Amino acid sequence: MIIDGKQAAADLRKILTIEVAQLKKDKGVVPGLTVVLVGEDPASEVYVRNKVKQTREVGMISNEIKLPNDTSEAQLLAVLQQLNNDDAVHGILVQLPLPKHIDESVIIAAITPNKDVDGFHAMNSGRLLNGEPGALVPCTPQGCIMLTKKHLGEDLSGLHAVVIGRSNIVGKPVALLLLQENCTVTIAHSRTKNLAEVCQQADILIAAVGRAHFVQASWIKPGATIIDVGINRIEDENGKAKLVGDVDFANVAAVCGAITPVPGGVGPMTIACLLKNTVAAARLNG
Ligand SMILES: Nc1nc2c(c(=O)[nH]1)N[C@@H](CN(C=O)c1ccc(C(=O)N[C@@H](CCC(=O)O)C(=O)O)cc1)CN2
Repeated sequence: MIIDGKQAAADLRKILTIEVAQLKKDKGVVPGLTVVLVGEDPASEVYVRNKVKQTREVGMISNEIKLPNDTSEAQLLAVLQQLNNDDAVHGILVQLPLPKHIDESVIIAAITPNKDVDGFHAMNSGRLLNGEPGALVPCTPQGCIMLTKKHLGEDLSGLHAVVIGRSNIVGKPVALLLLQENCTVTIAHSRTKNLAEVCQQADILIAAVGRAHFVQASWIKPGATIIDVGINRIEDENGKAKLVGDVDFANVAAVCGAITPVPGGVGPMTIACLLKNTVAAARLNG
């Protein structure tokens, strides 16, 4: 079975459209998201454009602030301070990656935690770690859990989940969310010994390594649910650019129970969950 992330994202946006209208009617609040893009990375420009478009489509306000590549860290911090103080802005997102001369951790720390719709601020990671209800949870990990439940249903208790990758943005938060779902969780990474054998134990396998076709069919427990977070641009046999995940899709699909495709899997859920977090932030701040 192929888990359709495009459809799941469209379903979530439909629910959010209703919630946004309700929030406006009951509280007079229209959630507002501002996305900040520094530089001209072509992929980032596409993602930001899609974020702004989809935010508006569900009835929210969205603004984009585009800054030149040579923007200094101090200038970016000044922009964030203005947004932190603007009551019409409920959610702030700084598109990553930032140019090399800007320290991402300084920028993330400068966003007011209740407006941090990416869920990357230490306050939100701490809330997630402690299982506190007010946490804004990173979007890609939220999307991974929703897609897993699309196939396995709401109860993931007792299942063994293996996460390959330990980044602050995907690996660590998705492992915490799986733990909240009562899974037994293993976090594997580049230093893990016997990675194939570790993966063979997985009822749920989350691949977030950033290496094209890294996960092999021989690593998969028959019937397992595979969530592919990778977005790798490679050349096909004709030299044409194409997008592939971290999983060797064609061969793994023959062994597993369900798998997310790339494109059309986790990626669309990342943006839909950003809209969900913006509604949550408007409720926190509005
Ligand atoms: N501040 C952030 N920066 C980045 C994040 C993030 O969550 N917050 N994640 C990624 C990029 N990203 C969102 O920003 C993102 C990546 C991919 C997709 C997506 O829908 N991909 C499509 C394919 C699109 C294509 O053809 O290129 C898919 O997988 O179907 C959405 C959002 C890094 N930066």
